[in-house]
Amino acid sequence: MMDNTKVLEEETSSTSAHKCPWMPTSYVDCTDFELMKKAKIHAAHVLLWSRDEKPVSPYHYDDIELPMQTKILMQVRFDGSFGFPGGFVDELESKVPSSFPKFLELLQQGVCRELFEEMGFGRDTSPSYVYSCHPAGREKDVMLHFFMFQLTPSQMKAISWGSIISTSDEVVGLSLVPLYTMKDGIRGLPTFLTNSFAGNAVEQLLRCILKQGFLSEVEVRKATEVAFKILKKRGGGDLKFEFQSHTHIL
Ligand SMILES: O=c1[nH]cnc2c1ncn2[C@H]1C[C@H](O)[C@@H](COP(=O)(O)OP(=O)(O)O)O1
Repeated sequence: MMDNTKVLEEETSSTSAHKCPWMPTSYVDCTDFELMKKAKIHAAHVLLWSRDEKPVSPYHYDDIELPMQTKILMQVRFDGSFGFPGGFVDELESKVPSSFPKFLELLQQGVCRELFEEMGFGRDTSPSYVYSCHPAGREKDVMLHFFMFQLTPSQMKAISWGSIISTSDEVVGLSLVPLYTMKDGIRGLPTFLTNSFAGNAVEQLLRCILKQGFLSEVEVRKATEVAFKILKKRGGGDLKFEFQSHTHIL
């Protein structure tokens, strides 16, 4: 019989080095398949990215330090928050398979189906698994699983322009993530990080940026620190990167 725990450890070992230990978050990593199986609800989301051969500068500001060679796609959701394509994997609500590879396969299928529903693309893709987590103390309620998938630059272009009028009412826009910090130290990624994010999308974003080496740890850390400062100035709560949609407090 296959040792599921071992498979899971192997799947996730490459990502554990890319945690953001400095980032306060109310989500907890989960690498224990037995624990995962106990969750009532499973949601899976996917980060789509591409890399241009030549750096492309999105704006012609003189002070852009880092041109956008790598593109990461995020959605503006119906509630105004940023997130990744994906959603609940209903098949796993009734029964979770006993083997982790089979479980992963169902998550992958679920994420591809959502990708197609939301962006009219991706039914036959195989996104790679990154990591799973749950809101602190709510491991039995919900598990959030995360995948990533590299697009070719032309696929990215086609999606960015072609699916602006989304097939789904849940998505009201698409955005590329500014993977640079401008000379004032504020505009670019730090400002982007002060938006409202669904679930733990902001942490998923930063983890992937680190895992893929799109930016250095120093750059990411600096950007989060500046984002925290901006939020603090705005009176932004306890500064946890848990930017759920704020509809409940309106
Ligand atoms: O991008 C995301 N990253 C992490 N968690 C997310 C993201 N988007 C939503 N969520 C959370 C919020 C909910 O708890 C679930 C499922 O939400 P959603 O994607 O809106 O699901 P449906 O489209 O309604 O199936 O994940």
